[in-house]
Amino acid sequence: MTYKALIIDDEPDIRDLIQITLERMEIDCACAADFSEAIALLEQQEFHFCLTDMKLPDGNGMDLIALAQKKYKKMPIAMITAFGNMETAVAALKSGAFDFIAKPIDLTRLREVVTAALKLTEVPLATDANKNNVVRLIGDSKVMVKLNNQIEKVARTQAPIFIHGPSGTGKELVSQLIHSLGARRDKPFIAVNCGAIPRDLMESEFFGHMKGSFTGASSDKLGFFRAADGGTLFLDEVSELPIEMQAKLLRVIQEQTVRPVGHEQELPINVRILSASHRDLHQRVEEELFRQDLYFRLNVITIETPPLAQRPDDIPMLAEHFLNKYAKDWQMPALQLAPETLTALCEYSFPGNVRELENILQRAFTMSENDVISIEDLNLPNHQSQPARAIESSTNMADGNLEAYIENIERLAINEALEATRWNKTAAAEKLGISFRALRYRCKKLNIE
Ligand SMILES: Nc1ncnc2c1ncn2[C@@H]1O[C@H](COP(=O)(O)OP(=O)(O)OP(=O)(O)O)[C@@H](O)[C@H]1O
Repeated sequence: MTYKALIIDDEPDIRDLIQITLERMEIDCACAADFSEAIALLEQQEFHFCLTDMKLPDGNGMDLIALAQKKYKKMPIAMITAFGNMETAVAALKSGAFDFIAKPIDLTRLREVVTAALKLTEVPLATDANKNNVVRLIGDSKVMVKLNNQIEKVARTQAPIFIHGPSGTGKELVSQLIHSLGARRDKPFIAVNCGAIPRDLMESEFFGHMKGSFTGASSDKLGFFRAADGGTLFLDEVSELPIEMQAKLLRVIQEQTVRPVGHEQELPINVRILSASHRDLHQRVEEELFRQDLYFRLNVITIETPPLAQRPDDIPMLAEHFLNKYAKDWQMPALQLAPETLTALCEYSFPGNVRELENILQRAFTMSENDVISIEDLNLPNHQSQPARAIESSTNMADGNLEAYIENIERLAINEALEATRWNKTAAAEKLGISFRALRYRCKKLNIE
């Protein structure tokens, strides 16, 4: 679920500056250097908003505003104007630009304009699944095979599914797959981050509104439910919904109707609901932060997405997949991982899961100066202590073998103390808060030399 912006400017430095700033705001960008390139991009893809320079080598920004008024009404446009040229700025606003940014570009101002564009855009936040892009879950570990089987099964039903798992484990990807393998695949898939919508806009964002129903409602708005009609609505971070909104959502799901703000009638809808959270929703119910009745409605079937540390065998396959993808996307030769680089990756604990792996490889792909990616190119974060990492990556050891799990932690703590005291057993014992004899006994038991 990512917003997409179109940036049009003939100066590469300005395009880069805007692109870097927007990507830090997690907005995908496509750039065009002139009018005709921009038109070609607009015909191929849907953008949530557009920032265009006024003067283009083969046209001007005003022409683009005029075109958008006719063909891309839902996409807000802001104009980039030369310093001090207020006349152009006013003309752009008059012809339908929602704002302007003067050169040299001030980044705070740029972010302000972008935030406004995201509020104004009426292009739904749909994912790639809408465009029938093939989505795949990479990995052939036992847990992933089980997950893929579950997905295939639930895709055939219309049951609401709750996807639970830590951040970056592919919950959104799973929801896209369920949609694209099911009967609704040719209808919209709308993904919504419930934690990112301002409270006072929630009702209108979900259920839509009628023009003039409140200050600022300058045109009718469809809302997520009606935008997803016939298809799937994915409620990401559903645990973050305020309690009053939970009540409204429950009503809509039960009645299968919505009443847009300012509308007199209930309108029928037909939407499959998928939801996800990294939180334990049942615990949220116990803490009275989540309605139990809504919990039962959403959580007919639960799917768990496992942390990457529980399936390190998938790391080589995922790494290959991402490196090939970057090579294809950026039309560059594919890079290989040196054997020791792959080992380092497989030993790392990935607190940020697949998303972190993706980011690490993307950076390495960009930074590497050879055909082979070195350990240094990975720039792995080193803030976690060795025992903490080992404990985290060995969480599944407790599965059916508590004894071995505890022994492992004990071994790591003793080794760390011995290393820190340069193998002085008396000092190490003191550091661990046990007697010298107790340490000697434990070293023997754990085969520590
Ligand atoms: N098994 C997988 N195969 C390929 N790509 C994956 C896999 N799992 C996750 N990814 C990729 O990792 C990134 C994060 O995945 P996604 O956004 O689905 O995670 P999430 O669990 O929804 O995260 P969050 O809770 O932070 O929203 C995406 O780019 C996704 O394509």
